Order: sequence, then C-alpha cells, then structure tokens
Amino acid sequence: MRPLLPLRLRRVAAAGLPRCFGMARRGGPAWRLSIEGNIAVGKSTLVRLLGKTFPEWQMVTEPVAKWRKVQASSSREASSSQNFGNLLQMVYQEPSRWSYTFQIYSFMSRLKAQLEPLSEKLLKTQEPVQIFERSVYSDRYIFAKNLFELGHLAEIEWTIYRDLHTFLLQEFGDRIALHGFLYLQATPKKCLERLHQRGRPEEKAIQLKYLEQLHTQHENWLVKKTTEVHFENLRNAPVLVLDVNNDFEDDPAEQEELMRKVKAFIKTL
Ligand SMILES: Nc1ncnc2c1ncn2[C@@H]1O[C@H](COP(=O)(O)OP(=O)(O)OP(=O)(O)O)[C@@H](O)[C@H]1O
Ligand SMILES: Nc1nc(=O)c2ncn([C@H]3C[C@H](O)[C@@H](CO)O3)c2[nH]1
Repeated sequence: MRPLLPLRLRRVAAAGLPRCFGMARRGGPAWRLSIEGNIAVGKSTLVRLLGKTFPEWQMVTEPVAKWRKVQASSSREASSSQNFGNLLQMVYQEPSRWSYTFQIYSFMSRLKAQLEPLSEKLLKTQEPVQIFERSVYSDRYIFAKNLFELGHLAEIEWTIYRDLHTFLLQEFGDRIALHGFLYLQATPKKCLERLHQRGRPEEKAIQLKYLEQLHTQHENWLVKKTTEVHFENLRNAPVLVLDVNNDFEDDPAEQEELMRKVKAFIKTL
C-alpha cells in the first residue's frame, strides 16, 4: 500500500491536529525510531541511557521475557498462567524445528509493540519521541532472512512468513510507520564478548560465526542497502550509524556524544 503522504509531510500534517483528534495520536505526531543492531551490541543499554537523558520519551523494549516464558494471552486462558516453555531456548537448541514458530511469535510481538499508543507522559511533551528496541523490519530482514539462508526455515515456511508479514504491514499501514533507525554498530567479536559478559543461559552456544552472519545482514540492510525491501517508506528511511565499539557505559563524555548525535539526527528528520 502506498503511503498517502511522505512520512515527513504526514508528521507535519498530524502535528497540526488537536491532541484529542484520534488520527493525531495514531499516525503519530511523535517521532518513531527503532534501535537496530547485533545480539548484545548494547541496545538495551542505550535504551536505558536514552531514558535517563530524555525521561519524557517513551521506550518500548524488546519483549524477550515473553519469548522465554510463552503464555496464552487471552484473559481466560492466561488466568491458568500455564507456561508453554522457553521459546528462545528452544530456537537456539533446535533451530530447524522452532525457527518458524519463533519468527511468527516475535513478529507478532513486535507488531503489538509498534502499535502501542503514546504514553500519557509523551502526550504532554512538545517533541514526543518513541523508541523501539528492534522492529518488524529486523524481524524479517535480519533474523528470518538469515534463518532461511542457513536452511533453518524451509522454503514453504519462509514464503508463508513473508506473505503474512507483507499483508499485515500493509493492513496496519501508517499505524506502525517509523521515521528512522539508530543502527548500533560494533564488531561481531565485541558483541560476542558482551554476550558472554551478560551470560544469558539460552545464548551460551552462540558462535562468532552466527554474529558475523547477523552483522552482514545489518550492514546489507542499513548501510550498503543491498537487501531487497518490500515497503516503499522503508527504502528511504534515514539511518544514524552509531559506532559503539567503545565502552560507553562508564564514560560520561562518550555518552554525551552519543546523546548529542541522536538529538541532532532527530532534528534532521
Ligand atoms: N558500550 C558498551 N560498553 C561496555 N559494555 C556494554 C556496552 N553496551 C552494552 N554493554 C554490555 O554488554 C552486554 C549486552 O548489552 P545489552 O543487553 O544492552 O545488549 P542488547 O543489544 O540489548 O542485546 P540483545 O540483542 O540480546 O537484545 C551487557 O552486559 C551490557 O552491560
Ligand atoms: N531467531 C530470532 N529471531 C528474531 O527475530 C530475534 N529477535 C531477537 N532474537 C534473539 C537474539 C537474542 O538472543 C535475544 C534477545 O534479543 O533474542 C531473535 N532470534
């Protein structure tokens, strides 16, 4: 589906609408950005820093806890609080068996995240910004694509996944649109170091090779732009590349510089 207006114009149009007007809330007068990057590159760490620096912004984190403890979502079924298992562990242990299930579930949870309404706090701010940790786009153009190329998704599963993905993104249209991406870039080696340092049990067996493959997928999509994407607004979406090889966690000057770059990027949108 073609967007009615380019994102920039739509934002301007929406910003002029009164706050109570439904469309203004939905399509968003807020700037909507997704943080992308390899496993353990530091996305959650950056989200925390952004949250501290800009407390009025809304952060939507990746729902990894839900993937580690899959439960029914309808209230009646959920009340029995039955735990169906740790899907993250299952996909790492037996990727050919569980990749399709994982991608359907992660895609659905990212879709829900991108549909989240603006928080009360955000509604009161002058320059509202929503930050998402990964997106429906990385679900497809990083992870699902990579799993297909590795042979963990069968041709028929990859076809059904893409069909569903394209259909739902077209159906939701502007409601899930993003204005740009913050791409956290570090060497796969650095990511592996951080992954080991974090010590998530499900990720123990991850090899450097897997992080190298995911690194290449990120570079092809967000830097070289050689990945074929299927959504017009995604093709021209602005990308801010942030080199996070340096350990910024305990370095206030480095943190300040990162925050300055993000702020300046938003001003260019
Ligand atoms: N710039 C940094 N310098 C030093 N350590 C860092 C940096 N960024 C993150 N870390 C550390 O690396 C580990 C992974 O970081 P984090 O959990 O933020 O990664 P992530 O990108 O959110 O991971 P995932 O892809 O699994 O969601 C954590 O232990 C964190 O403290
Ligand atoms: N297979 C697969 N598909 C995804 O879309 C996806 N998104 C995140 N992850 C893995 C990376 C971290 O281990 C952990 C937290 O990011 O979850 C994924 N794995």
